[in-house]
Amino acid sequence: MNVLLEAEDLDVRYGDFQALSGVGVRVGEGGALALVGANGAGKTTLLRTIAGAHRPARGRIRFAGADVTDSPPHQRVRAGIALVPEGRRLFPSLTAEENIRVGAVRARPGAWTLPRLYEVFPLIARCRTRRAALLSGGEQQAVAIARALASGPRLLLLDEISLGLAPAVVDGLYGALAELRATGTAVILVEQDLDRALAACHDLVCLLEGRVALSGPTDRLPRDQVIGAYFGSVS
Ligand SMILES: Nc1ncnc2c1ncn2[C@@H]1O[C@H](COP(=O)(O)OP(=O)(O)OP(=O)(O)O)[C@@H](O)[C@H]1O
Repeated sequence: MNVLLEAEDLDVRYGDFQALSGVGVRVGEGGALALVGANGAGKTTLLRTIAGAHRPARGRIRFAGADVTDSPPHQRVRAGIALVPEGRRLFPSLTAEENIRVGAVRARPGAWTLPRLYEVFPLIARCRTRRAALLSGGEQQAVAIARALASGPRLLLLDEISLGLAPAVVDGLYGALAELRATGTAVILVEQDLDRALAACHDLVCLLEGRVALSGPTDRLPRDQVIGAYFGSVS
């Protein structure tokens, strides 16, 4: 499998505080990487660094064969990296459809069209003319994912999409993700539910206090070992 994203040896700081130390991740074209770890481990920081919102103090990020370490976020969207941020961050006064159109502003050729998005997310089709502020949590999350897809990403970064949603709604979102994966889009998924993360992804990286505590293919990592790395206990 061709390497799509390779982040090497990343250090990221917030002032004097070092949130990531020597972190590396790799995702192949069409691959799926679960990024897990306790609260504050650095998962969101890593996703935001890949998306270009934070500049690493050290390390390199290569995407689709190019060094994007110094590229601003909008250029990374153009290159095919899209972030679905924690908390969704929709424009509350815009409709569902208008929010999705915002994501299409820097669309790459072959980006997902509205009809295709409505086919994969029928729940958005039903609420597309409603303002985002009036949507349920599950509808808002689907709109946030659809907005990212409207840019035509080759790599989708998903930050805790299950947070605060009913299990049945989360099942629906994961079903849509499986369809997305079938189209060849790679994903990095931050997910608190370890079993969901392991089931949805081939590879896993576990962060502990800003460092990679464990990484490898999900089918070769015993669950106990992942839990040990998650909590920093020796397994
Ligand atoms: N803007 C910021 N300024 C200072 N410190 C920050 C900032 N954002 C995050 N941090 C710190 O960096 C560390 C990593 O935070 P991050 O949000 O990346 O972790 P996380 O693994 O995504 O956690 P969670 O699961 O709670 O979202 C934490 O100690 C956090 O307090």
